[in-house]
Amino acid sequence: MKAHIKPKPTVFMIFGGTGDLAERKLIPALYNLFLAEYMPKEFKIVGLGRTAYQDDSFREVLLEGVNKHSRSGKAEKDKWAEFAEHISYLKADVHNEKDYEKMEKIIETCDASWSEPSVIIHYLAVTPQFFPIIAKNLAKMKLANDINRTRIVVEKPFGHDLESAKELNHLLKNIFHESQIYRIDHYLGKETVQNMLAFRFANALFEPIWNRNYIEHVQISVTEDIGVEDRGGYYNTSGALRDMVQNHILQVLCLVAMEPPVNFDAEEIRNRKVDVLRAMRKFGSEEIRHNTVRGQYSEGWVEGEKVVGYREEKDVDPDSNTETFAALKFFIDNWRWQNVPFYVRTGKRIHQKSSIISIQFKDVPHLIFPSKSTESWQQNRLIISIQPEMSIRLQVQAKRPGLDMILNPVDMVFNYDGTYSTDTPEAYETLLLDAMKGDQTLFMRGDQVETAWELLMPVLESWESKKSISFPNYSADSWGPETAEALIAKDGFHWFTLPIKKSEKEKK
Ligand SMILES: NC(=O)C1=CN([C@@H]2O[C@H](COP(=O)(O)OP(=O)(O)OC[C@H]3O[C@@H](n4cnc5c(N)ncnc54)[C@H](OP(=O)(O)O)[C@@H]3O)[C@@H](O)[C@H]2O)C=CC1
Ligand SMILES: O=C1O[C@H](COP(=O)(O)O)[C@@H](O)[C@H](O)[C@H]1O
Repeated sequence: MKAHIKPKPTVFMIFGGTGDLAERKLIPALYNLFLAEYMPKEFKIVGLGRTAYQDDSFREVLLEGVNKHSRSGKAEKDKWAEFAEHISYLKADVHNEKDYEKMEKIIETCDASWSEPSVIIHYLAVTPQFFPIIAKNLAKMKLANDINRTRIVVEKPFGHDLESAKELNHLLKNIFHESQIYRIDHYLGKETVQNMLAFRFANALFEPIWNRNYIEHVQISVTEDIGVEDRGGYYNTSGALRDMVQNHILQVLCLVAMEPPVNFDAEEIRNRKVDVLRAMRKFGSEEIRHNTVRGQYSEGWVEGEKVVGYREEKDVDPDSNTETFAALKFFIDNWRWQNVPFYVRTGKRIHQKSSIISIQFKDVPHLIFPSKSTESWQQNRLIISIQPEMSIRLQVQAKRPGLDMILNPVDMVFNYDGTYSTDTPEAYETLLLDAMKGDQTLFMRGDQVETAWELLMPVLESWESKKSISFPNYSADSWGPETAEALIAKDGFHWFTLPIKKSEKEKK
């Protein structure tokens, strides 16, 4: 994130180097950083796993992954060959101490021939059950103790609940200093999410009105058109609240609601974010009843094709009560946000893939125009579209051209596509580069994770204790359960959606 820091020579140890995340996200991201000349001159990527690969066969598999998943398209032969020289494979079991000795040897070899001692990044791209054993073995084999050189990147989910998140934090903090721990939330690496900081704190225009005096309500809506795909086993133990709200949505909410930081240091920004989480109103049983909604999708039709309901998905329990949709109304009890509702929703198999922040301003105090000229009246609204469209729109009222004084809402639009000709980096590119540079701004700190869990635990516990809910309660390709509409409609609002552009419809 910080342009002035250059990464030092780096060794990436990717635990789970043969897995889906490495193939689809991590290696394509590192390759794109290499193409854009952001990788240091001296670097090594070591993939670890139990599968029997040689360096060459491993590189072949990764090349296929890059060809399929990289935003830069198929790899150029020469460039890939140059990049692939930096990759090797280590057949290793996370439980086997001898395999950590081999890692140590690899690092020693790099250090012996490189211009300066390397930064070592242990990337845990394995299922969470292995996080503790890897951390313990790294410590035992003295691969964790150099605070200036060694970093650990921990994938999501970070805990299953408050207790397990605390346990994991406790274990990691006994081995690593907080400055070595990088808890990934890939939403924070998204270009449009990072832009929230620039938008709010590099423009004089918005900050004076960014408060309860001018803002009526805020919406954060992250909807997906896909189902659980091949992740039914994981998802069934998780659900929408754990999978999306506890991390991505609350992190985005913090960026919308935080106080202005005094500088751009990671600690300062993370302090301001955790202040928001601490100020969020706790859920009691009344709030859970009135301010939360859950849903689960049934079968339906998507683009002319029949899709199964959640309970029929692969690896999902046919009686599952796991929610695939969640909507909540939050309040932040501080001076800036008192009584401003923050509505959030997320769900799978929703009609449209779209991540939007919508900030609705209060109405004008006195309307001078006759009601027949203001039939399509819309209070000012700021819409930050994270994806698929990347844009910021300010909706204002304007006079429609003509001889009558008829007003209608129009959009002042900043659209990434029309403004910049450069490609946007993938979230993992930004985050991996930051991990190399040692910049933790876009990573979650231990206390943030715990405070977010603390906030949601009463909801999770209540939902898990009340099994009698009648699921499924929304059909695939709808906008979620009707109760989610009611949650916001009873306050006089409705969920905001951007119209799907024709080109996006065609892509589908
Ligand atoms: N896939 C995705 O899109 C996303 C994944 N994540 C997170 O990333 C992590 C990894 O996910 P994903 O890649 O999908 O998982 P996969 O199941 O595809 O990969 C798991 C990896 O763990 C390795 N592994 C399993 N057991 C051992 C062992 N005993 N010793 C050494 N290696 C072992 C496997 O290698 P082998 O079989 O060769 O031993 C494989 O490389 C999870 O925490 C997940 O939640 C987060 C966001 C998105
Ligand atoms: O972390 C996760 O995020 C994805 C959505 O990410 P996006 O970048 O495509 O918006 C979600 O599908 C997945 O269930 C969740 O684990």
